[in-house]
Amino acid sequence: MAKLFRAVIMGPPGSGKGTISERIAQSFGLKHLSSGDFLRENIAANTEAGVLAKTYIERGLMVPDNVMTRLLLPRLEEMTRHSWLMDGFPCTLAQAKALNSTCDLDLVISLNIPYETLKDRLSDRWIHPASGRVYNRGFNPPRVQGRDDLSGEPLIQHDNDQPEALVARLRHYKDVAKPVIDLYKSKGILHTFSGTETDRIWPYINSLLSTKIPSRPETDTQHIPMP
Ligand SMILES: Nc1nc2c(ncn2[C@@H]2O[C@H](COP(=O)(O)OP(=O)(O)OP(=O)(O)O)[C@@H](O)[C@H]2O)c(=O)[nH]1
Ligand SMILES: Nc1ccn([C@@H]2O[C@H](COP(=O)(O)O)[C@@H](O)[C@H]2O)c(=O)n1
Repeated sequence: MAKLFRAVIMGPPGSGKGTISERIAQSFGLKHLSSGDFLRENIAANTEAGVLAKTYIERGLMVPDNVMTRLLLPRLEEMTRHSWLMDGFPCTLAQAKALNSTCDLDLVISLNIPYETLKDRLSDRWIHPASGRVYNRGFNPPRVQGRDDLSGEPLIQHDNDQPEALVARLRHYKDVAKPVIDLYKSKGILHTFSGTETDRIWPYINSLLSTKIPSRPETDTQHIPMP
């Protein structure tokens, strides 16, 4: 059996984690695990943790470490036979230490994107809430303005994607991510990619991963929303 591969993608809000994760999942057949999707599914299903998480997300706050780890780690422990890419977790040192006690990561991708770029992208991000599919009017517009390509349902924007909320979110990200980045750097598994365009960053990520995992045909795409 091929060696399993476990990776994490980190970056501030709007840095393109979800967009790049989808490309990685398509090209390399890793399962894309999105902590944001997982939270939204728990909220929709009214699970105990979902109800609790909702009270934080609605106020634009981060969900506490103990709730995140209680939700995610059991799920990761079940994935003993899969290679995966985790998007959005860990985002604090406590979460990283908890993840560390569950599995050994092979690689961490950190996206370093200028503030002005994040602001422009997020103020133009449109989301299909049920699926988590994201659009951007310039970069990947929906076929019909304001409507999801697959379901035709309306797209929404999040208040905390607007510039007023973004400054605080970014400051918070910088504070909590620094020790996580330092930890992964000290382990020798951190790879940082800087730039303003996903299409220019992607070839570098693609070629790094090509040296680590064999590529897979596009038909093997695997995005699994975590149950
Ligand atoms: N203009 C432009 N938009 C981009 C680019 N890459 C991604 N986007 C858009 O920027 C927005 C943010 O991208 P995401 O992939 O959702 O970023 P994220 O890091 O997952 O964001 P969070 O879920 O908030 O943490 C989306 O609307 C994307 O479609 C790019 O190179 N240029
Ligand atoms: N480790 C995390 C990840 C996410 N959140 C909260 O979920 C919201 C949506 O996440 P996206 O990755 O889809 O943007 C996010 O705004 C946070 O409120 C979290 O608390 N901790």
